[in-house]
Amino acid sequence: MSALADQPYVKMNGLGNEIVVVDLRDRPDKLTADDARAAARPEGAPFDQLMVLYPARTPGTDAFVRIYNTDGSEAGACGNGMRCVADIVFADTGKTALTFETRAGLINAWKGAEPLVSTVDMGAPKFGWRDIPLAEEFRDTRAIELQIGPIDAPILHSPSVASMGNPHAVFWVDDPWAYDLDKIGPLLENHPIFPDRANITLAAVSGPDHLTMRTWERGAGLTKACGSAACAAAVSAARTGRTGRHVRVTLPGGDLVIDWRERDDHVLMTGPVEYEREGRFDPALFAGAAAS
Ligand SMILES: N[C@H](CCC[C@H](N)C(=O)O)C(=O)O
Repeated sequence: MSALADQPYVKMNGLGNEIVVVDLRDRPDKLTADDARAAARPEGAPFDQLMVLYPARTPGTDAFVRIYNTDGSEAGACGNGMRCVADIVFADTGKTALTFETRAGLINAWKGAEPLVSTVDMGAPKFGWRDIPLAEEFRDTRAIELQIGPIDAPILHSPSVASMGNPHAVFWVDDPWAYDLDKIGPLLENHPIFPDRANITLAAVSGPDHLTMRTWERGAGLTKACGSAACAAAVSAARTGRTGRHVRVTLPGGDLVIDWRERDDHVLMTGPVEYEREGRFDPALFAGAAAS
């Protein structure tokens, strides 16, 4: 029987990034990739990311969190989803600061000054080619040799690449809306230079401390917002001299504020969350999943 059968869930969003949260903190069950794919079906609870809360594994942490994309793959990081999960745990513990454990490490979150706003510490970015990872050595990941389109007139080229716990490529453009990201995105996501695939962002510098961007997410496709991509774009903008270390990032779903802290290199992301509805997964959804 699937861990999700008849399991309650909360449907939320972070800037329109569709997040479903399932709380298994007091259950022994474990979710499979098949469960996640079944849950993403239209008759389930469609999401961009499914966030699953498990009991804490490490002393001093509040929960262990696993993050699934719609194709059942797991993401090391999801900034918008972490704010949603944090808001739920703020409400049930009364705490204003939390530490979560994810596959990419520990993530701290703080309640913001306004209701339904919070800050997540996404940790330090990684820029080494092995960390991202890339399939071959690049000494300078501020702009790597990668292009699509005709050799002498590429449509997109020379992205900055970074890991925020998940792999990101950021292409600098004048207008992120001027491209068919739904067509280009899958090609770049699966490009052989990215052995673990990658989240693909088109970003424009809109002001000295302002970026505008759109993202094709690995394993999930076009989304209204991708928090970790906003962090990747912000650190890439700062390290290429395009902006300072504190920026506002406008995504299709709204704005995030990103701070790349000098003191410890950590990236802090501040933004809103919204509750949409509560529901319960229909056991019939998982009949096929359990059999496969
Ligand atoms: N929506 C997310 C990230 C999803 C990550 C994902 N698509 C992957 O790396 O596999 C965010 O707010 O950070």
